[in-house]
Amino acid sequence: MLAETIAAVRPADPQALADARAHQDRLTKPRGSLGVLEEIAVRLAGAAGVTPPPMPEPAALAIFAADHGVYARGVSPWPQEVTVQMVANFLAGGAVANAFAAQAGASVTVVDVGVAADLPGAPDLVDRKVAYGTADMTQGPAMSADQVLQALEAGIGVARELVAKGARCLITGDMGIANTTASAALISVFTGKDPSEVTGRGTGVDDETYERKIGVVREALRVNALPGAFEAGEALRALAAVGGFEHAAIAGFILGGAAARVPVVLDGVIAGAAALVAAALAPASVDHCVAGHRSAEPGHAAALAHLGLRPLVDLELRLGEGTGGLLAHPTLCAAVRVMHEVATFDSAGVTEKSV
Ligand SMILES: O=C(O)c1ccc[n+]([C@@H]2O[C@H](COP(=O)([O-])O)[C@@H](O)[C@H]2O)c1
Ligand SMILES: Cc1cc2nc[nH]c2cc1C
Repeated sequence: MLAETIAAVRPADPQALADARAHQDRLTKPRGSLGVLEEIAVRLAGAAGVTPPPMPEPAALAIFAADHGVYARGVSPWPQEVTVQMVANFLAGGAVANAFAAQAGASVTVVDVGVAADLPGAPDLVDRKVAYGTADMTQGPAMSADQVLQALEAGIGVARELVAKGARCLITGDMGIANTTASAALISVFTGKDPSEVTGRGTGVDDETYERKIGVVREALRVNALPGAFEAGEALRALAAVGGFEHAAIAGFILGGAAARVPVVLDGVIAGAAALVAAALAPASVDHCVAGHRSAEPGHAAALAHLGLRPLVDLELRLGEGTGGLLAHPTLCAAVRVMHEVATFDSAGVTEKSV
């Protein structure tokens, strides 16, 4: 399933890109006056292979939840059971992601890929549990090669099912106490940046914990023989060594969306780390991604710069769950609607500029 999905990911279509740029310049507005929105609409045309691109709606948010062995190293101020408690909250409709999804008209799918507890009596939960949390990445690989594949394929499967049910935009979401530590480690590996540059305060650690967290990331990279310079072709090993089940599942979700030519809106630092993995496996998958927002985590900006993606929203969010991606969705829709509905200079009889 993974190999087949990777093989199906196509880069942006050059003709659709050229047509979209030309179309933007015929619309009744000064050339370039919609700034980044023009680039985004052109990008979606290239990804879809047609101009104008389909409206990216309805949108579907998938929240991938998992726990992390590295939690034992004291890298998060929150109890680990918050992961499973928030999963219950998503299912009950009580989280910020639910409120933002209602605002954006997006469906919410909650997927257990590795929560360290059971959720009895939760019929709406998509159960793709690989294990009860990863192993501690400072003791060896967080996941086995088999587990990584299982989580990646869970993400691909969820993307396929949502597209089959009619979703025309996929939004990534995550939940997992301690997952900003794993994200920092992945981003350090894939961008070559030092752990001190890409590790952040996550849910809000104090100075002492923050210093320990950087040390933990450094230790995980050393123990797993993942120095700064990353060898191409080692993406799956790196993911297994220092990633989480939700990172693997989100990477699969991105690949699944890209293979189906349905745009994927990335949320925060966890999605950024997962997108680096997806890009290493299938470089053209980046053409199908839109950076929903820029999280306050420093590693996120590093990941987006490496991917060449510009975030649509920058509001100092650091929540996760898909909240930043959901906030970006109406802007994405507006950018594409312009391509469908705005008159051209010819059709509206508006005179073009003279010089
Ligand atoms: O999306 C982000 O950029 C983001 C930044 C900081 C924290 N989070 C969320 O907070 C949790 C991880 O934080 P931590 O401090 O336990 O590593 C996890 O559930 C994430 O969804 C998410
Ligand atoms: C309450 C809470 C909600 C979250 N949502 C995503 N990560 C989270 C972390 C905490 C602690």
